[in-house]
Amino acid sequence: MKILVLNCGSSSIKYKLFNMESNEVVAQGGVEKIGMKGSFLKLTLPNGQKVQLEGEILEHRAGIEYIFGVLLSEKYGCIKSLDEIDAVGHRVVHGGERFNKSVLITDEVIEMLEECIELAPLHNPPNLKGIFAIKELLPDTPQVSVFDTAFHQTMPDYAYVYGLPYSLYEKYGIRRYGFHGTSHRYVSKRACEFLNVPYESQRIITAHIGNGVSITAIKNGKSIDTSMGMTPVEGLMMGTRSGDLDPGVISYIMEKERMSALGVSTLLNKFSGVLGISGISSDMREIEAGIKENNPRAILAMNTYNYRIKKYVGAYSAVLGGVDILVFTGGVGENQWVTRSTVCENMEYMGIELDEELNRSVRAKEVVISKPTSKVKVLIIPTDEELTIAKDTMEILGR
Ligand SMILES: Nc1ncnc2c1ncn2[C@@H]1O[C@H](COP(=O)(O)OP(=O)(O)O)[C@@H](O)[C@H]1O
Ligand SMILES: CC(=O)OP(=O)(O)O
Ligand SMILES: [Mg+2]
Repeated sequence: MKILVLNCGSSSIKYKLFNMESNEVVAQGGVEKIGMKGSFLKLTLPNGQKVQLEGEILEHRAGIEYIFGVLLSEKYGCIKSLDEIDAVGHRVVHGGERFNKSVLITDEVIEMLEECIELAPLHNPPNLKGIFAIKELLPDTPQVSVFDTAFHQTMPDYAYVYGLPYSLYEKYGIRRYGFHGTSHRYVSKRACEFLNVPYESQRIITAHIGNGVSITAIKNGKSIDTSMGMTPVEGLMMGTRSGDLDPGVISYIMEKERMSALGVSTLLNKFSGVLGISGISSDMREIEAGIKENNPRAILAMNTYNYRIKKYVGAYSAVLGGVDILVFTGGVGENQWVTRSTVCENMEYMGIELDEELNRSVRAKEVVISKPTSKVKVLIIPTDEELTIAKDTMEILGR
Protein backbone atom coordinates (compact mmCIF):
# COMPACT_ATOMS: atom_id res chain seq x y z
CA MET A 1 0.00 0.00 0.00
CA LYS A 2 1.33 3.44 -0.94
CA ILE A 3 0.30 6.59 0.89
CA LEU A 4 1.15 10.11 -0.18
CA VAL A 5 1.52 12.61 2.67
CA LEU A 6 1.12 16.29 1.87
CA ASN A 7 1.92 19.34 3.97
CA CYS A 8 0.59 22.32 2.03
CA GLY A 9 1.82 25.70 3.26
CA SER A 10 1.10 29.13 1.86
CA SER A 11 3.93 29.02 -0.68
CA SER A 12 5.19 25.46 -0.40
CA ILE A 13 4.04 21.84 -0.59
CA LYS A 14 6.11 19.19 1.15
CA TYR A 15 5.48 15.58 0.18
CA LYS A 16 6.50 12.06 1.13
CA LEU A 17 5.35 8.86 -0.52
CA PHE A 18 5.40 5.86 1.82
CA ASN A 19 5.37 2.16 1.09
CA MET A 20 3.45 1.04 4.17
CA GLU A 21 4.41 -2.63 3.90
CA SER A 22 8.06 -1.77 4.41
CA ASN A 23 7.57 1.55 6.28
CA GLU A 24 9.84 3.03 3.62
CA VAL A 25 9.87 6.51 2.13
CA VAL A 26 9.92 5.87 -1.61
CA ALA A 27 9.90 9.52 -2.67
CA GLN A 28 10.19 12.86 -0.92
CA GLY A 29 10.61 16.49 -1.68
CA GLY A 30 8.81 19.77 -1.90
CA VAL A 31 7.67 22.52 -4.15
CA GLU A 32 8.71 25.98 -3.06
CA LYS A 33 7.92 29.59 -3.97
CA ILE A 34 4.48 28.79 -5.35
CA GLY A 35 3.09 31.82 -7.18
CA MET A 36 6.44 33.61 -7.06
CA LYS A 37 9.30 34.08 -9.46
CA GLY A 38 11.75 31.20 -9.46
CA SER A 39 9.48 28.45 -8.18
CA PHE A 40 11.03 24.99 -8.11
CA LEU A 41 10.70 21.42 -6.93
CA LYS A 42 13.41 19.93 -4.78
CA LEU A 43 13.58 16.19 -4.32
CA THR A 44 15.79 13.83 -2.41
CA LEU A 45 16.76 10.72 -4.34
CA PRO A 46 16.95 7.31 -2.62
CA ASN A 47 20.76 7.70 -2.46
CA GLY A 48 20.38 10.97 -0.53
CA GLN A 49 21.31 13.16 -3.48
CA LYS A 50 19.25 16.34 -3.84
CA VAL A 51 17.91 17.53 -7.18
CA GLN A 52 16.30 20.86 -7.98
CA LEU A 53 13.94 21.26 -10.94
CA GLU A 54 12.80 24.70 -12.02
CA GLY A 55 9.24 25.22 -13.15
CA GLU A 56 6.55 27.85 -13.32
CA ILE A 57 4.22 26.85 -10.47
CA LEU A 58 1.50 29.42 -10.10
CA GLU A 59 -0.80 27.74 -7.59
CA HIS A 60 -1.22 24.66 -5.43
CA ARG A 61 -2.96 22.45 -7.97
CA ALA A 62 -0.16 23.08 -10.43
CA GLY A 63 2.31 22.27 -7.66
CA ILE A 64 0.67 18.91 -7.02
CA GLU A 65 0.55 18.18 -10.76
CA TYR A 66 4.27 18.96 -10.88
CA ILE A 67 4.89 16.53 -8.02
CA PHE A 68 2.87 13.85 -9.83
CA GLY A 69 4.91 14.46 -12.98
CA VAL A 70 8.10 13.80 -11.04
CA LEU A 71 6.67 10.71 -9.29
CA LEU A 72 5.83 9.29 -12.73
CA SER A 73 8.93 10.44 -14.58
CA GLU A 74 11.38 7.99 -16.04
CA LYS A 75 14.39 9.73 -14.54
CA TYR A 76 13.26 10.45 -10.96
CA GLY A 77 10.02 8.53 -10.70
CA CYS A 78 9.04 5.57 -8.55
CA ILE A 79 5.52 4.70 -9.75
CA LYS A 80 4.10 3.83 -13.14
CA SER A 81 0.59 5.10 -12.59
CA LEU A 82 -1.14 7.43 -10.13
CA ASP A 83 -3.45 4.51 -9.35
CA GLU A 84 -0.60 3.15 -7.25
CA ILE A 85 -1.33 5.91 -4.70
CA ASP A 86 -3.88 4.24 -2.43
CA ALA A 87 -4.61 7.26 -0.24
CA VAL A 88 -3.50 10.80 0.56
CA GLY A 89 -2.93 12.05 4.11
CA HIS A 90 -2.87 15.79 4.73
CA ARG A 91 -1.36 17.77 7.55
CA VAL A 92 -4.11 20.20 8.52
CA VAL A 93 -3.01 22.78 11.04
CA HIS A 94 -6.25 23.82 12.73
CA GLY A 95 -9.16 21.55 13.52
CA GLY A 96 -10.70 23.86 16.10
CA GLU A 97 -12.90 22.12 18.65
CA ARG A 98 -14.49 19.99 15.95
CA PHE A 99 -11.74 17.43 15.54
CA ASN A 100 -10.09 15.46 18.30
CA LYS A 101 -8.65 12.87 15.95
CA SER A 102 -7.79 12.27 12.33
CA VAL A 103 -10.71 11.86 9.92
CA LEU A 104 -11.59 10.61 6.47
CA ILE A 105 -12.24 13.68 4.31
CA THR A 106 -15.84 13.92 3.12
CA ASP A 107 -17.80 16.91 1.81
CA GLU A 108 -19.14 17.43 5.32
CA VAL A 109 -15.59 17.45 6.74
CA ILE A 110 -14.54 19.97 4.08
CA GLU A 111 -17.36 22.26 5.22
CA MET A 112 -16.18 21.99 8.82
CA LEU A 113 -12.60 22.69 7.72
CA GLU A 114 -13.80 25.80 5.97
CA GLU A 115 -15.39 26.91 9.24
CA CYS A 116 -11.96 26.57 10.89
CA ILE A 117 -10.38 29.05 8.45
CA GLU A 118 -11.23 31.99 10.68
CA LEU A 119 -9.12 30.49 13.46
CA ALA A 120 -6.11 29.87 11.24
CA PRO A 121 -6.25 32.23 8.27
CA LEU A 122 -2.56 31.70 7.51
CA HIS A 123 -2.53 27.91 7.66
CA ASN A 124 -5.89 26.33 6.79
CA PRO A 125 -6.52 27.89 3.35
CA PRO A 126 -3.42 26.30 1.75
CA ASN A 127 -4.25 22.98 3.48
CA LEU A 128 -7.68 23.12 1.87
CA LYS A 129 -6.21 23.99 -1.52
CA GLY A 130 -4.27 20.74 -1.36
CA ILE A 131 -7.39 18.78 -0.48
CA PHE A 132 -9.36 20.34 -3.35
CA ALA A 133 -6.54 19.71 -5.82
CA ILE A 134 -6.40 16.01 -4.92
CA LYS A 135 -10.18 15.81 -5.14
CA GLU A 136 -9.96 17.03 -8.72
CA LEU A 137 -6.86 15.15 -9.80
CA LEU A 138 -7.52 11.83 -8.01
CA PRO A 139 -11.30 11.83 -7.48
CA ASP A 140 -11.44 8.19 -6.40
CA THR A 141 -8.57 8.27 -3.96
CA PRO A 142 -9.51 8.54 -0.28
CA GLN A 143 -8.07 11.49 1.65
CA VAL A 144 -7.46 11.78 5.38
CA SER A 145 -6.95 14.90 7.45
CA VAL A 146 -4.52 14.80 10.38
CA PHE A 147 -4.69 17.84 12.65
CA ASP A 148 -1.97 19.61 14.60
CA THR A 149 -4.59 20.56 17.18
CA ALA A 150 -6.34 17.19 17.66
CA PHE A 151 -4.04 15.67 20.30
CA HIS A 152 -4.51 18.72 22.55
CA GLN A 153 -8.30 18.51 22.64
CA THR A 154 -7.98 16.65 25.95
CA MET A 155 -6.77 19.77 27.80
CA PRO A 156 -9.00 20.76 30.74
CA ASP A 157 -10.95 24.00 30.35
CA TYR A 158 -8.87 25.86 32.96
CA ALA A 159 -5.78 25.16 30.82
CA TYR A 160 -7.27 26.33 27.55
CA VAL A 161 -9.40 29.30 28.53
CA TYR A 162 -7.81 32.76 28.34
CA GLY A 163 -8.39 35.45 30.95
CA LEU A 164 -10.66 37.38 28.60
CA PRO A 165 -14.41 38.00 28.62
CA TYR A 166 -15.94 34.54 28.25
CA SER A 167 -18.19 35.84 25.50
CA LEU A 168 -15.18 36.08 23.18
CA TYR A 169 -14.64 32.36 23.57
CA GLU A 170 -18.32 31.71 22.88
CA LYS A 171 -18.47 34.09 19.94
CA TYR A 172 -15.18 33.39 18.17
CA GLY A 173 -13.71 30.30 19.79
CA ILE A 174 -10.81 32.31 21.21
CA ARG A 175 -8.97 29.80 23.45
CA ARG A 176 -5.78 27.75 23.53
CA TYR A 177 -5.77 24.95 20.95
CA GLY A 178 -2.09 24.05 20.72
CA PHE A 179 -0.19 22.73 17.71
CA HIS A 180 2.44 20.14 16.68
CA GLY A 181 0.08 17.57 18.21
CA THR A 182 1.08 14.91 15.69
CA SER A 183 4.69 15.29 16.78
CA HIS A 184 3.97 15.42 20.54
CA ARG A 185 1.80 12.31 20.24
CA TYR A 186 4.37 10.41 18.17
CA VAL A 187 7.46 11.18 20.24
CA SER A 188 5.74 10.62 23.59
CA LYS A 189 4.53 7.19 22.48
CA ARG A 190 7.86 6.32 20.90
CA ALA A 191 9.68 7.29 24.11
CA CYS A 192 7.52 4.88 26.11
CA GLU A 193 8.04 2.08 23.58
CA PHE A 194 11.77 2.75 23.66
CA LEU A 195 11.84 2.64 27.48
CA ASN A 196 9.38 -0.25 27.56
CA VAL A 197 7.01 1.50 30.00
CA PRO A 198 3.21 1.81 29.74
CA TYR A 199 2.17 5.03 27.95
CA GLU A 200 -1.06 5.26 29.95
CA SER A 201 0.66 5.83 33.29
CA GLN A 202 3.53 8.25 32.56
CA ARG A 203 4.06 11.94 33.24
CA ILE A 204 5.79 13.21 30.11
CA ILE A 205 7.08 16.56 28.89
CA THR A 206 7.73 16.74 25.14
CA ALA A 207 9.75 19.66 23.79
CA HIS A 208 9.33 20.07 20.02
CA ILE A 209 12.10 22.51 19.16
CA GLY A 210 12.26 23.17 15.43
CA ASN A 211 11.48 26.22 13.41
CA GLY A 212 8.25 26.37 15.38
CA VAL A 213 8.70 25.51 19.05
CA SER A 214 6.16 24.08 21.48
CA ILE A 215 6.17 22.07 24.67
CA THR A 216 3.47 19.78 26.00
CA ALA A 217 2.57 18.19 29.33
CA ILE A 218 1.18 14.66 28.84
CA LYS A 219 -0.38 12.76 31.71
CA ASN A 220 -1.56 9.16 31.32
CA GLY A 221 -1.41 9.43 27.54
CA LYS A 222 -3.33 12.71 27.29
CA SER A 223 -2.18 16.24 26.56
CA ILE A 224 -3.12 18.34 29.60
CA ASP A 225 -1.37 21.57 28.63
CA THR A 226 0.67 22.96 25.77
CA SER A 227 2.49 26.20 25.11
CA MET A 228 1.04 27.29 21.77
CA GLY A 229 -2.32 28.98 21.88
CA MET A 230 -5.11 29.95 19.54
CA THR A 231 -2.34 30.52 17.00
CA PRO A 232 1.19 29.10 16.79
CA VAL A 233 2.77 32.35 18.01
CA GLU A 234 2.21 31.85 21.77
CA GLY A 235 4.57 30.16 24.18
CA LEU A 236 8.25 29.59 23.59
CA MET A 237 10.47 31.85 21.56
CA MET A 238 10.92 30.53 18.01
CA GLY A 239 12.98 31.12 14.89
CA THR A 240 10.90 34.10 13.81
CA ARG A 241 7.95 34.09 16.27
CA SER A 242 7.98 36.03 19.52
CA GLY A 243 6.32 33.53 21.83
CA ASP A 244 4.93 34.87 25.14
CA LEU A 245 4.83 38.62 25.52
CA ASP A 246 2.93 41.22 27.51
CA PRO A 247 -0.31 41.77 25.53
CA GLY A 248 0.07 45.45 26.42
CA VAL A 249 3.12 45.60 24.18
CA ILE A 250 0.98 44.93 21.11
CA SER A 251 -1.26 47.96 21.36
CA TYR A 252 1.78 50.02 22.36
CA ILE A 253 3.71 49.04 19.21
CA MET A 254 0.65 49.58 17.04
CA GLU A 255 0.31 53.10 18.37
CA LYS A 256 4.00 54.06 18.38
CA GLU A 257 4.83 52.58 14.98
CA ARG A 258 1.40 53.32 13.48
CA MET A 259 1.06 49.67 12.66
CA SER A 260 -2.04 47.84 11.45
CA ALA A 261 -3.29 44.53 12.84
CA LEU A 262 -1.74 42.77 9.85
CA GLY A 263 1.51 44.66 10.35
CA VAL A 264 1.82 43.66 13.98
CA SER A 265 0.89 40.06 13.18
CA THR A 266 3.66 39.96 10.56
CA LEU A 267 6.09 41.48 13.06
CA LEU A 268 5.29 38.86 15.73
CA ASN A 269 5.26 35.90 13.31
CA LYS A 270 8.01 36.68 10.84
CA PHE A 271 10.49 39.18 12.29
CA SER A 272 10.67 38.32 15.97
CA GLY A 273 12.13 35.50 18.05
CA VAL A 274 15.69 34.39 17.35
CA LEU A 275 15.84 36.43 14.15
CA GLY A 276 14.46 39.53 15.84
CA ILE A 277 16.84 39.47 18.82
CA SER A 278 19.98 38.36 16.99
CA GLY A 279 19.49 40.38 13.82
CA ILE A 280 21.40 37.52 12.15
CA SER A 281 19.13 34.61 11.32
CA SER A 282 16.31 32.39 12.52
CA ASP A 283 18.52 29.35 12.03
CA MET A 284 20.21 28.06 15.16
CA ARG A 285 23.27 26.90 13.22
CA GLU A 286 23.95 30.50 12.25
CA ILE A 287 23.35 31.64 15.82
CA GLU A 288 25.94 29.12 17.00
CA ALA A 289 28.37 30.51 14.42
CA GLY A 290 27.62 34.05 15.68
CA ILE A 291 28.31 32.96 19.26
CA LYS A 292 31.71 31.59 18.21
CA GLU A 293 32.50 35.10 16.98
CA ASN A 294 31.31 36.55 20.31
CA ASN A 295 28.37 38.36 18.75
CA PRO A 296 26.51 39.66 21.84
CA ARG A 297 23.08 39.57 20.20
CA ALA A 298 23.57 35.98 19.05
CA ILE A 299 24.49 35.12 22.65
CA LEU A 300 21.40 36.92 23.96
CA ALA A 301 19.13 35.18 21.43
CA MET A 302 20.44 31.76 22.46
CA ASN A 303 20.19 32.53 26.18
CA THR A 304 16.62 33.82 25.89
CA TYR A 305 15.60 30.85 23.76
CA ASN A 306 16.99 28.25 26.17
CA TYR A 307 15.84 30.07 29.30
CA ARG A 308 12.25 30.04 28.19
CA ILE A 309 12.26 26.32 27.45
CA LYS A 310 13.62 25.70 30.95
CA LYS A 311 10.91 27.90 32.45
CA TYR A 312 8.19 25.85 30.76
CA VAL A 313 9.76 22.56 31.85
CA GLY A 314 9.52 23.82 35.42
CA ALA A 315 5.94 24.97 34.95
CA TYR A 316 4.85 21.68 33.39
CA SER A 317 6.59 19.70 36.10
CA ALA A 318 4.29 21.52 38.54
CA VAL A 319 1.28 20.87 36.32
CA LEU A 320 2.07 17.14 36.08
CA GLY A 321 3.00 16.70 39.75
CA GLY A 322 6.48 15.50 38.78
CA VAL A 323 7.97 14.14 35.61
CA ASP A 324 8.91 10.62 34.48
CA ILE A 325 10.09 11.37 30.93
CA LEU A 326 11.43 14.46 29.17
CA VAL A 327 11.72 14.24 25.37
CA PHE A 328 13.64 16.56 23.05
CA THR A 329 12.68 16.59 19.37
CA GLY A 330 12.60 18.85 16.28
CA GLY A 331 15.57 20.16 14.30
CA VAL A 332 17.09 21.97 17.29
CA GLY A 333 15.97 19.53 19.99
CA GLU A 334 17.51 16.63 18.09
CA ASN A 335 20.73 18.31 17.05
CA GLN A 336 21.74 21.13 19.36
CA TRP A 337 23.30 19.73 22.53
CA VAL A 338 23.78 23.12 24.15
CA THR A 339 20.03 23.76 24.34
CA ARG A 340 19.38 20.38 25.94
CA SER A 341 22.26 20.93 28.33
CA THR A 342 21.14 24.42 29.39
CA VAL A 343 17.53 23.34 29.86
CA CYS A 344 18.59 20.45 32.11
CA GLU A 345 21.21 22.39 34.09
CA ASN A 346 20.59 22.61 37.85
CA MET A 347 17.43 20.54 37.58
CA GLU A 348 18.62 17.79 39.95
CA TYR A 349 16.06 19.06 42.48
CA MET A 350 13.30 17.75 40.20
CA GLY A 351 15.11 14.53 39.35
CA ILE A 352 16.85 15.47 36.09
CA GLU A 353 20.46 14.33 35.84
CA LEU A 354 21.80 14.70 32.32
CA ASP A 355 24.76 12.64 31.13
CA GLU A 356 26.65 15.67 29.85
CA GLU A 357 29.28 13.78 27.92
CA LEU A 358 26.77 11.58 26.17
CA ASN A 359 24.50 14.54 25.45
CA ARG A 360 27.32 16.31 23.64
CA SER A 361 28.18 13.36 21.49
CA VAL A 362 24.78 12.23 20.20
CA ARG A 363 22.30 13.73 17.78
CA ALA A 364 19.24 12.89 15.71
CA LYS A 365 18.72 9.35 16.97
CA GLU A 366 16.63 7.65 19.61
CA VAL A 367 18.74 7.70 22.74
CA VAL A 368 18.47 8.17 26.52
CA ILE A 369 20.74 11.05 27.54
CA SER A 370 20.12 11.05 31.28
CA LYS A 371 22.33 9.22 33.79
CA PRO A 372 21.17 5.79 34.99
CA THR A 373 20.49 7.35 38.43
CA SER A 374 18.27 10.10 36.97
CA LYS A 375 14.67 9.85 38.19
CA VAL A 376 13.51 11.61 35.03
CA LYS A 377 14.48 9.76 31.86
CA VAL A 378 15.64 12.34 29.32
CA LEU A 379 15.54 11.26 25.67
CA ILE A 380 16.11 12.43 22.14
CA ILE A 381 13.40 11.05 19.85
CA PRO A 382 13.56 12.26 16.23
CA THR A 383 10.04 13.25 15.27
CA ASP A 384 8.28 11.82 12.23
CA GLU A 385 5.08 13.73 11.60
CA GLU A 386 4.75 12.39 8.05
CA LEU A 387 4.98 8.74 9.05
CA THR A 388 2.40 9.37 11.77
CA ILE A 389 0.08 10.95 9.18
CA ALA A 390 0.59 7.95 6.87
CA LYS A 391 -0.15 5.52 9.70
CA ASP A 392 -3.28 7.41 10.75
CA THR A 393 -4.41 7.36 7.12
CA MET A 394 -3.94 3.62 6.90
CA GLU A 395 -5.74 3.06 10.19
CA ILE A 396 -8.71 5.18 9.14
CA LEU A 397 -9.01 3.25 5.91
CA GLY A 398 -9.10 0.10 8.02
CA ARG A 399 -6.07 -1.49 6.43
N1 LIG B 1 22.82 20.59 13.44
C1 LIG B 1 22.02 21.54 13.92
N2 LIG B 1 22.37 22.29 14.97
C2 LIG B 1 21.55 23.24 15.44
N3 LIG B 1 20.34 23.51 14.95
C3 LIG B 1 19.94 22.79 13.91
C4 LIG B 1 20.73 21.76 13.34
N4 LIG B 1 20.04 21.22 12.31
C5 LIG B 1 18.86 21.87 12.24
N5 LIG B 1 18.80 22.82 13.19
C6 LIG B 1 17.72 23.77 13.46
O1 LIG B 1 16.48 23.16 13.19
C7 LIG B 1 15.61 24.11 12.56
C8 LIG B 1 14.60 23.41 11.71
O2 LIG B 1 13.91 22.49 12.48
P1 LIG B 1 12.80 21.56 11.84
O3 LIG B 1 12.18 20.80 12.94
O4 LIG B 1 13.40 20.81 10.72
O5 LIG B 1 11.87 22.69 11.29
P2 LIG B 1 10.42 22.72 10.70
O6 LIG B 1 9.61 23.32 11.79
O7 LIG B 1 10.53 23.59 9.49
O8 LIG B 1 10.00 21.30 10.41
C9 LIG B 1 16.55 24.98 11.75
O9 LIG B 1 16.03 26.26 11.60
C10 LIG B 1 17.79 25.00 12.60
O10 LIG B 1 17.73 26.11 13.45
C1 LIG C 1 1.75 25.09 13.50
C2 LIG C 1 3.22 25.34 13.47
O1 LIG C 1 3.75 26.05 14.26
O2 LIG C 1 3.93 24.66 12.58
P1 LIG C 1 5.46 24.85 12.16
O3 LIG C 1 6.30 24.64 13.37
O4 LIG C 1 5.63 23.74 11.16
O5 LIG C 1 5.59 26.20 11.59
MG1 LIG D 1 8.17 21.15 11.86
